[in-house]
Amino acid sequence: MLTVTNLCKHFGGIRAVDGCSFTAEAGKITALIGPNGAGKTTAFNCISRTMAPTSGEVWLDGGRIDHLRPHEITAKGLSRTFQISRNLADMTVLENIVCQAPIRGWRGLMKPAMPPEEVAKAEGILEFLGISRLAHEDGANLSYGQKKLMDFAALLMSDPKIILLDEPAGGVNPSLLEEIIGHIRKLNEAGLTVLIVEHNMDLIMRLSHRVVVMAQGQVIADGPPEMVREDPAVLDAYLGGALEAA
Ligand SMILES: Nc1ncnc2c1ncn2[C@@H]1O[C@H](COP(=O)(O)OP(=O)(O)OP(=O)(O)O)[C@@H](O)[C@H]1O
Repeated sequence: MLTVTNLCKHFGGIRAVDGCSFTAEAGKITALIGPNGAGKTTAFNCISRTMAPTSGEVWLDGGRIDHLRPHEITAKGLSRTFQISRNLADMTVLENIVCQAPIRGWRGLMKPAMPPEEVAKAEGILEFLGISRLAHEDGANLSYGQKKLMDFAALLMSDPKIILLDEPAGGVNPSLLEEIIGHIRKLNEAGLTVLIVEHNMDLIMRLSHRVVVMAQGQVIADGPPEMVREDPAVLDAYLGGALEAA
């Protein structure tokens, strides 16, 4: 479904992503892991085109998307979250979610701010996520974890085929973590393809069908979680990072 070929992103002399190739198979949960600074978020940014790659190709369902603009990529069925929530504090949760609905064509520019069909869709998503009670809460009043759930809801407004989740478990408490794992699993079972960047190994091992490991901008391992966990190159990359940090 999603194929990344020889992707590079250089910042001056820094090769943040350096010839990275991997695929996220349709209907599966693929994890992109690696030590801090490995290039995971930069790869996500290049795939979703919030950042232009230096070189390389990104294909979605057999069509090249690396030259498209972010909203065109969303329209093709790829949506993503960010490490830091991008909600607007002075709007309600419902408004935040409805405003993520894609604008289709120039007629879309003339539509009312809260079209009833989009409000109904947003309410359905909030119900699916078990957070209907937050619909009319101001974005400013949400806890960190509630913002994560709202981001999740907003992501689903564009009817994606594949979602890219950037550290969905980052900083959340154990009970919310279980909730998030449940949502990801349920969405995947409903047919959604998932690519996930995450440091929480418990989540990775429990959820992923396949794990792609990056270090220093390159893919150093790729396979089922139980295989990657034992890979000496992976252990070395993590241990190296730990030693550097010590
Ligand atoms: N805008 C930028 N300008 C310069 N260097 C950058 C920029 N963005 C990222 N980098 C560098 O690129 C490298 C990869 O960063 P990136 O954030 O993609 O790693 P990561 O694997 O997502 O790390 P983490 O797990 O800590 O989020 C790092 O050395 C980082 O400092």
